[in-house]
Amino acid sequence: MHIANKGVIVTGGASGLGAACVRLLTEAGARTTIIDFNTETGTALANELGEACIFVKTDVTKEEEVQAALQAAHAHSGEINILINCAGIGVAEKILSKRGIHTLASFSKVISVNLIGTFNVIRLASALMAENQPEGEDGERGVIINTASVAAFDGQIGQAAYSASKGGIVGMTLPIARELASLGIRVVTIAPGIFDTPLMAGLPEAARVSLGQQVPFPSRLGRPDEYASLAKHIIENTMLNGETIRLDGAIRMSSH
Ligand SMILES: NC(=O)c1ccc[n+]([C@@H]2O[C@H](COP(=O)([O-])OP(=O)(O)OC[C@H]3O[C@@H](n4cnc5c(N)ncnc54)[C@H](O)[C@@H]3O)[C@@H](O)[C@H]2O)c1
Ligand SMILES: C[C@@H](O)[C@H]1CC[C@H]2[C@@H]3CC[C@H]4CC(=O)CC[C@]4(C)[C@H]3CC[C@]12C
Repeated sequence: MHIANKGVIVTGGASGLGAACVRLLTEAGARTTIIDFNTETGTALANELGEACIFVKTDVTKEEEVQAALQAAHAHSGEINILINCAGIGVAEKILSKRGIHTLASFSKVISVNLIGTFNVIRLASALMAENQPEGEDGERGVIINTASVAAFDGQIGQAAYSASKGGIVGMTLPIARELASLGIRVVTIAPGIFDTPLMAGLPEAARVSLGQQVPFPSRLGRPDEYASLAKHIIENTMLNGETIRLDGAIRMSSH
C-alpha cells in the first residue's frame, strides 16, 4: 500500500515505538492520528508535526473511547487505511515472591491493555477499513500492524502476564489475517527485542547497557526508528501477511 495521503492510526503513538511510526509516516505524507492516554506527550507530538497529525486522548481498553477516536480519525483523514497497535504496558511480577502471590489484578491489567486493547482497536478499525474502496491490482483495503515482543517466545522470570499478553497477540495474528483476507486487509505483527524507549526508562543505566550487550548483533538496544522502518516496509510490501516478525538482533532472552 502506498502511504501518501493515507489515513493512519497509531495506538501508543505518543511515545517510543509508536511515536517513531507517527513521525515516519507523517513525514511520508500520511494523515496520522495518535491514540494514546498521555495527553501531554500526545498533544506535544501532534503540535510538532502540524496539521497532518492529530491527537485523541483514548484508553484502548474502553470501547466508547476507541469508537470516538476512530470517528475523529476518520474525519481527519477521510479513510482509515493503516492501523499500528503500539499501546502497551510492561510489568514484572513473580508468581511467588517475598512480596507475596502474583495478584490477579495485575495479571488482568496487563492482559486488558496489551491483548484486549489491541483486539478492541482491531475489531473497530477493521469495520471502517472494510468500507474503503479496494486499491491497486490486489484490491487492498487496509493494513493492521500489531506489536508483540520476543517475550512471547522467550519469556523471562517475572513476565508471566506480559508474555501471555504478547503470546496472545502472536496467536491471533493469523486467524484475523485469514478472516480479513477476503476484504483485502492484511495483518502482521512485529515482535521487538529490546528497544531504547521510555518503557525502559525505569531501568538503571547499567541494566540497560547490560541488556544491550546481550544482543548478538548489533550489540545495543534497538532504536525506535528501526521499528518504524520495518512497519513502513510492512505497509508497502503487500506479500507480508499473517506473520509475526522478530526484530531483535538475534537475541534470545535468558531466563532472567
Ligand atoms: N521497548 C521495548 O524494548 C519493547 C520490546 C518489545 C515490545 N515492546 C512493546 O512495544 C509497545 C510500545 O512500547 P514502547 O517501548 O514504545 O513504550 P512506551 O511506554 O514508550 O509507549 C507506550 C505508549 O502506550 C501508551 N499506553 C499505555 N497504555 C495505554 C492504554 N490503555 N491506552 C492508550 N495508550 C496506552 C502510553 O501512554 C505510551 O505513550 C508496547 O506494546 C511494548 O510492550 C517494547
Ligand atoms: C523483550 C521486551 O519486551 C522486554 C525487554 C526489556 C523488558 C522491560 C525491562 C524493564 C522492566 C521494568 C519493569 O519493572 C516493568 C517491565 C519492564 C518495562 C520490561 C518489559 C518487557 C521488556 C521491554
